[in-house]
Amino acid sequence: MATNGKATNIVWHKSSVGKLNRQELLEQKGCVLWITGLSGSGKSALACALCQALYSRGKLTYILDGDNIRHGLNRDLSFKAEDRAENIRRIGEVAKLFADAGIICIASVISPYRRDRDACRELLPEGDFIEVFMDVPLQICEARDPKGLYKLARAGKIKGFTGIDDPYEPPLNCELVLPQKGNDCASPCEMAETVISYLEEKGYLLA
Ligand SMILES: Nc1ncnc2c1ncn2[C@@H]1O[C@H](COP(=O)(O)OS(=O)(=O)O)[C@@H](OP(=O)(O)O)[C@H]1O
Ligand SMILES: Nc1ncnc2c1ncn2[C@@H]1O[C@H](COP(=O)(O)OP(=O)(O)O)[C@@H](O)[C@H]1O
Repeated sequence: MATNGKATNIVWHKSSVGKLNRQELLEQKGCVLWITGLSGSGKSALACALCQALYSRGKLTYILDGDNIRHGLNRDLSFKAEDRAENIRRIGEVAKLFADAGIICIASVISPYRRDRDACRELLPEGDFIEVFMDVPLQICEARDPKGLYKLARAGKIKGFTGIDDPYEPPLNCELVLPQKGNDCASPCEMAETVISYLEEKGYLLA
C-alpha cells in the first residue's frame, strides 16, 4: 500500500479477521457520523442522544468529541487554522479506524473548514462518511453560550473564535441538515431518531 507519510520500507499487514467479520459479529456496519457546526449548535447533545438511542438498540458507537480529544491526543494543538486542520485530520484518521472496527463512530467537532471535512470523507469508502450539519444560527448559539465563550470572544478575551472572528464554512452537499425544515425546536433525542432512520434506510443497522 502506498504512503504519503515520511516513513519508507513499510508493508501493510493483513489479519485473517477482517471488517466484514467484525460487522457480522456486531450486526451493524461501521461508519462515521460526522457532526459539524458552530460551538453551541448542539453537536455534543446530539452525539450523546445518538449514542444512548443506538445503545438501547444494541448498537455499538464511540464518540470522538473535539473538546475531549483536545484533552489528550490533540492536546498539542491550538485553534489557529493549521492546527484546526491537523486536529480534524487526526480525528478523521481515528474515526476511520473505528469504522474499520465495525463501530458507528460519532465525531462531534466544529470542523469549520470544508476542505478538511472533505479530506476526512475521502478516507472512507463511498457512503460510510455521513456528514450531519447542525444548522443553528449564530444568534441562537450565542444566546445559549453554555460555557460563556462567546461572551469572552465578544469581549476580545478569546481571539479567533469560530463565528465571531474566525470562519465557519457550512457544508454544500451533506447527507443530513438538522434541525429539519419546519422543526426548529426539535430536541436532541428527536434529531437522533432522524439520524437513526437514515442509518436504517442505508443498511447500517443490520438486525
Ligand atoms: N477559538 C475557538 N474557536 C472555537 N472553539 C473554541 C475556541 N477556543 C475554545 N474553543 C472550544 O473548543 C471546542 C471546539 O473544539 P474543536 O476541536 O471541535 O474545534 S475545531 O474543529 O478544531 O475547530 C468548542 O467546543 P464546542 O462548544 O463543543 O463546539 C469550544 O468550547
Ligand atoms: N436541540 C436543542 N434544543 C435546545 N437546546 C439545545 C439543543 N441541543 C443542545 N442544546 C443546548 O445548547 C447548548 C450547547 O449544546 P452542545 O451540545 O454543548 O453544543 P456543541 O457541542 O455544538 O457546542 C447546551 O446548553 C445544550 O443543552
